[in-house]
Amino acid sequence: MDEFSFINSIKPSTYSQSSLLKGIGDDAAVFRADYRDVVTAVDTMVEDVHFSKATTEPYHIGYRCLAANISDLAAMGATPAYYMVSLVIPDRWSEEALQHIYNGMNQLAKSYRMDLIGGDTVSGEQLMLSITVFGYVTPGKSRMRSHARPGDVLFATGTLGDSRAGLALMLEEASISDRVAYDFFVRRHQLPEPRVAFAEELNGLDRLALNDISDGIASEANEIAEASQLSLHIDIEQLPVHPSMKQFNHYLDWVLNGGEDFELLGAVAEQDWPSVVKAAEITGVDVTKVGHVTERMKEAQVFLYEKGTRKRLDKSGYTHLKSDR
Ligand SMILES: Nc1ncnc2c1ncn2[C@@H]1O[C@H](COP(=O)(O)OP(=O)(O)O)[C@@H](O)[C@H]1O
Ligand SMILES: Cc1ncc(C[n+]2csc(CCOP(=O)(O)OP(=O)(O)O)c2C)c(N)n1
Ligand SMILES: [Mg+2]
Ligand SMILES: [Mg+2]
Ligand SMILES: [Mg+2]
Repeated sequence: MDEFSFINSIKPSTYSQSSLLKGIGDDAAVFRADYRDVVTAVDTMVEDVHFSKATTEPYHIGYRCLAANISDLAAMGATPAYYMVSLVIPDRWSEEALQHIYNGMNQLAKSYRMDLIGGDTVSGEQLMLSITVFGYVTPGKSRMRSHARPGDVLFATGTLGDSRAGLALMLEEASISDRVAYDFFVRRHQLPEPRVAFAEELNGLDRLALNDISDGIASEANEIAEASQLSLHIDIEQLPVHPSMKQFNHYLDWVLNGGEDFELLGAVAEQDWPSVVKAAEITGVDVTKVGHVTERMKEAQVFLYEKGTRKRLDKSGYTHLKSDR
């Protein structure tokens, strides 16, 4: 199958979004924004960095890459609408495996009524999948990292470190005898659920800072602290963890720095905390208070509290370009 028949094979036969003017089949796609703010993000996944044969079926590669992108839309409070896919395909990848990548994306796209409106296909050495997403948000309601204020409650959705645990189990770096727990952690790695409905449910709030947890809460907390020029205080005992998590050695490192949980870390006014709890109930998501926000203490930084002691929590999550290059 050549490039053009491949594109034909993945081209959607119908579209869901009414704002679409031109999808696949011209030099570029066109959609109308009306009176909404357009939110856009791109995330890329590369073989042996974000996935490997041992951990991820082609279906999961497609699913996870789109999920990671949708998670960035959720972290801005946006409603997903469109996506574009850029693929670098090595010769050894079969046509069937490529279709499975698209099946994984389609599955998730269908549940958010997202349309595939374009992309690019080239041959290369290693599989690379890059997705650009577009969503809409009510004007002025983007949930920026700079929106935290002193006195805010700091919260996290779901449980943390699960994706890292799933990865370790599949790579046989760790083991667990409980089959149900094994399946839970692996599923959290392979099929993450972006918190779109929860973030949308908070649309009524005037102000809210959100960041999605892709590198690890230690990283994302520092990003909120820097962007808001404030200090964040996290209580280690309050961090939400799955009951089986504590069986693993070093589980705390996974909870703080594991990444790829695609949960949300947020800062909200104390008076709005009950609305956050309600939004979580309505959308079937767990939400936990993990700390609070204060004025900047010397530098904008994050502090971790454990049994009355305090230490700095640095950005030690996943980093692609190490500084010693
Ligand atoms: N190569 C690049 N060129 C331009 N902007 C980039 C590049 N890489 C990252 N960014 C931008 O830097 C910011 C942080 O990126 P990143 O840490 O990947 O965010 P996230 O973890 O939410 O995906 C984003 O605004 C992103 O668009
Ligand atoms: C085979 C394999 N090894 C390691 C990991 C762990 N891992 C790879 S990238 C990453 C961080 C998130 O990816 P990034 O490209 O930084 O996403 P972004 O922060 O831009 O959303 C993690 C935890 C993995 N998923 N698969
Ligand atoms: Mg990114
Ligand atoms: Mg993000
Ligand atoms: Mg990252």
